[in-house]
Amino acid sequence: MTASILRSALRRSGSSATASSYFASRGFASAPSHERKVAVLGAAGGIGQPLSLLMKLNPLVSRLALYDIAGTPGVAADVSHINTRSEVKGYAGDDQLGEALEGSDVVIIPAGVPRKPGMTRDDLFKINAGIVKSLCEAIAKYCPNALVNMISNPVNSTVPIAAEVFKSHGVYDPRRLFGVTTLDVVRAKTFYAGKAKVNVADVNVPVIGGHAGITILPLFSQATPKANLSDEEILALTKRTQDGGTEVVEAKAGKGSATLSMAYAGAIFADACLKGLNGVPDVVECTFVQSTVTELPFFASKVRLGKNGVEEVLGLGPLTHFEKQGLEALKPELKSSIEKGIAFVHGN
Ligand SMILES: NC(=O)C1=CN([C@@H]2O[C@H](COP(=O)(O)OP(=O)(O)OC[C@H]3O[C@@H](n4cnc5c(N)ncnc54)[C@H](O)[C@@H]3O)[C@@H](O)[C@H]2O)C=CC1
Ligand SMILES: O=C([O-])CC(=O)C(=O)O
Repeated sequence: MTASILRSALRRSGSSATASSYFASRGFASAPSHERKVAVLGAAGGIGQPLSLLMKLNPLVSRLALYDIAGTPGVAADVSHINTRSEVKGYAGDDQLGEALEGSDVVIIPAGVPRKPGMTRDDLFKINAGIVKSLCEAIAKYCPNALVNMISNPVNSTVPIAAEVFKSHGVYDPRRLFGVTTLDVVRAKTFYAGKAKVNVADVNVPVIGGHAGITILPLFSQATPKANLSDEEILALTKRTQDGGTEVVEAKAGKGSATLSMAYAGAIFADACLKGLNGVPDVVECTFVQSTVTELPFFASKVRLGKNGVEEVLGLGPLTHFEKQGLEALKPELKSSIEKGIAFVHGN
């Protein structure tokens, strides 16, 4: 999906758009302006590679640092041949992590192990908690002002881990830490458009809560364009959105979890962060952040992004009885995942 392939695809579809305007029409900004460095940690992985490709296609990026424990020289050499704005460099191994991070405006973290069939996201905690902790220690040291986009699972725990690490280094700014829940929104939009028989490009659906099972709560009552769906249809759409990750894990049958759709979602969210940093007004995405919207210290909801990251955590809006029940049901699990992350950093 290089720029030229995109251009010929667009020509075939009768459009005269360029790759840049292709992305602009899908929520990617088009006008290069500020110098912006983006680092991808875990760049040689299933998500990392296509995400690196998509970030290379983003005209808002001027420098792209691709870091992994191994394999990044190849990925970086490959991606660097694409004739778009950013300068690409690959970094491999601990001793190159600092250089990869230095000067970063946005750090995207898809480092860590993915699920196999039969596992929950929480089963990844044992391995991924340590990976995320050590990467966040390096972020605290080398680019404490960067916006951190946490993809590594379990997001409900890895985001609190990051917050505690940053606090212990005296650099925690809640406006700069995000759990990436965009894939839940991407799925909710796709599934809703299919059921409601509306143009998927016009669809908006907020998804709140967290990023695991029932903690993922799509608010189909607020979906636009409006459609007259039955309670049974809403229930089925809600369950499918909550189980979307598992649907992919089972289909991949031991070969990992969502990578391509996640790379797309991660690229959309990073682009929103860059737009916010660059002063584009009214950039709103659902994301898992420090929050006072409920009694839980972290919660996913719509967030307005700006020059310092989170500008405003937006409220939940009116909920149906079904959604209120879902909200109450998710709280105990989300609370314990958050507490598990916090306890991990304090050695409990
Ligand atoms: N937030 C979300 O919506 C989603 C999150 N995920 C999560 O993303 C993570 C990555 O998934 P995949 O890319 O499929 O896994 P993968 O195994 O294909 O890639 C992970 C990469 O991380 C690297 N890595 C491991 N330790 C590292 C370290 N200390 N520093 C830098 N890189 C390191 C590995 O070398 C590997 O290249 C998983 O935890 C998965 O559960 C996956 C899909 C959606
Ligand atoms: O399900 C998984 O393990 C990966 C993930 O978070 C998702 O696809 O939403």
